[in-house]
Amino acid sequence: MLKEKLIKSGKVFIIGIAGDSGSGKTTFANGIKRMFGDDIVSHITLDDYHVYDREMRERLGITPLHPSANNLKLVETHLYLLKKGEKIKKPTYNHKTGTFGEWEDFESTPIVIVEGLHTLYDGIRDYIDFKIFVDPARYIKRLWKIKRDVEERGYDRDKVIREIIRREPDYKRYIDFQKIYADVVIKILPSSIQSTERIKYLVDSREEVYKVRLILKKTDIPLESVSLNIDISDLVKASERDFSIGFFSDYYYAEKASFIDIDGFLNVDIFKSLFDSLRKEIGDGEIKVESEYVNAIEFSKLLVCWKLVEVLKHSLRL
Ligand SMILES: Nc1ncnc2c1ncn2[C@@H]1O[C@H](COP(=O)(O)OP(=O)(O)O)[C@@H](O)[C@H]1O
Ligand SMILES: O=C(COP(=O)(O)O)[C@H](O)[C@H](O)COP(=O)(O)O
Repeated sequence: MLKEKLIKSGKVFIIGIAGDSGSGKTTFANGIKRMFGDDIVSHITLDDYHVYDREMRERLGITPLHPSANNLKLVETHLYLLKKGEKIKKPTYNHKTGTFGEWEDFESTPIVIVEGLHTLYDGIRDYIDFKIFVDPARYIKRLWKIKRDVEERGYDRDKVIREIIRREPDYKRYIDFQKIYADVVIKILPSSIQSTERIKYLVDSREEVYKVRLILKKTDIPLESVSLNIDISDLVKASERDFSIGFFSDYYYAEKASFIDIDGFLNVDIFKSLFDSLRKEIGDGEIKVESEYVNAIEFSKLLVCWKLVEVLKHSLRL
């Protein structure tokens, strides 16, 4: 099984997740971690490599998105060492206080997830074996950031809104272009489903309904070595709630890619049976599903892990 073989190989496989602040990088990283098991996956955030603390950034009028506000050379050195299986001592940044903490020891595990604003930036991306870019629609990511920064990081709401606007030019200049280099781009959009059912739950429960467009770069790796079969008749029988899935091929920044559009909610039994086929390949993993349905984002995580398993198998020559 993949997990065992990965441990035996002694290799370190680095997964990179890039994207804007509040775009769901950490949440996505935690999902991948659960699917592969905590014991072989560790997680680094590049926020720890900021050069200036919150007060200093404000004084200098610089945003954390500017490459010079981050010690990207140290990130490169650390990824080089981690890839060789060596221990590192790394800085830490505390979002609650906006200041730096003590440096900490960090040890390589067979899978290391690196997540941050500059994960696929020039120089750094050379160390990343599987590159992900999360790309929610502007208004979704703004809502997520405002909620998180106010509730978890203690910011004033109006200040977060001002900061989001102030950062826009730097996002375009230094972050957005990184998606060109991603193996997988996860676009999160408002749902396109216009059924009465959707109107009902928007009015009754105000539950957000998302659509995900997964863009998977075509590689030389022979795919389909891991089967993930979706039975259309099961899908139709189980679709008491709105769900749609579509596929097409196109170019993405001049490279061939497969596009998968997922919208609405998928029945949890179908989701679990798909996850079971992945779990058999991996040899471990769990998913946390509390309701009868999973949304398009959860389903897209499963599809990303499926691609990841294929890439891992290829890198281990399985
Ligand atoms: N899949 C999701 N569904 C609903 N809300 C989400 C999802 N992913 C992230 N969020 C919201 O967005 C906030 C920011 O997500 P986070 O993963 O911390 O982003 P990042 O690491 O990119 O800054 C979270 O606190 C959560 O409220
Ligand atoms: O842009 C980000 C990235 O973090 P994330 O991707 O986790 O949102 C944060 O604003 C900085 O790290 C500074 O942190 P703070 O604003 O707390 O000083």
